Amino acid sequence: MPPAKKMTEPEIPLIEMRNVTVSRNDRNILDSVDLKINRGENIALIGPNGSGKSSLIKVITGDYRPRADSRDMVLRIMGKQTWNIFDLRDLMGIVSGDLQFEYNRDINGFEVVLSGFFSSIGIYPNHNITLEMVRTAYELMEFLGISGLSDKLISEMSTGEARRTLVGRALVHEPHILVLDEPANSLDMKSHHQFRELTRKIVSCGKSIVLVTHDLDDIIPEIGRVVLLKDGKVFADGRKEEILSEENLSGLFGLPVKLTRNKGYYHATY
Ligand SMILES: Nc1ncnc2c1ncn2[C@@H]1O[C@H](COP(=O)(O)OP(=O)(O)OP(=O)(O)O)[C@@H](O)[C@H]1O
Repeated sequence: MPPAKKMTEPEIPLIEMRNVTVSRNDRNILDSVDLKINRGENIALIGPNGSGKSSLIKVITGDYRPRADSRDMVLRIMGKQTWNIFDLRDLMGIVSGDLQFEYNRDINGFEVVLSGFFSSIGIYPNHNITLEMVRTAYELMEFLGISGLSDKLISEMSTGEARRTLVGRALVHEPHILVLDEPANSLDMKSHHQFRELTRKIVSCGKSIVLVTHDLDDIIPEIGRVVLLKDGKVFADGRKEEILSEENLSGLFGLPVKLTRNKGYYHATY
């Protein structure tokens, strides 16, 4: 995988939110959220359905704007308050189940990965594809172990194959941060395992990830920090070992949760 882009000012947080509130239909779907993500951090964002996880990601990607009338509101991405949405997309790579549904056209794995350079769903005649882009896409697919999917149409891939190809798309333009939004949804046991191993490989190259999930099994050992979200608010935030407690998770999900740990992974039962 290409090395992560160099930061000129490493002390600037990747993401800094203070007092971020987002309203829809007269309701706060995010409520006074404080969140700072530093470069090199790997975070799991966990919460029940409807807790605001995707909305928080949409704030980071510029799709949702916080209320400007919130007192002392701060939203900085890489130290900047104002972003062109296309430049913002360059900084991030996003993989989600929704994205997979958008790829309903007949394009092959290589084109899917290449389309990451243009933040588009596929390749179009107006795209200026350089030899460098082609080389990078091939090398990345090799690194991710998905070269065999180059010629396969995404519509004919299994969910696991498509998900790994979308990781290639998300990484090809060397984003600073990789956001995995419920990446293991609909994956069977083996595909889930392959996906986790792939994520570990990416993290080992120094890429920061934000993993959004409601399944503790998705949290790879390399993730050191966990943020719990409930009813649009940060319920708890800190070191994984402290935050992932039966007490916190029971409070978060509203039912008694039993927690087990095995080889750096957590598993919840109820
Ligand atoms: N554009 C919108 N208009 C109205 N309500 C919205 C909008 N986007 C999100 N919401 C509401 O905000 C709340 C949080 O939604 P969000 O999708 O962020 O939750 P989530 O934690 O990602 O849930 P899930 O795990 O089910 O994906 C939900 O009640 C949802 O209905």
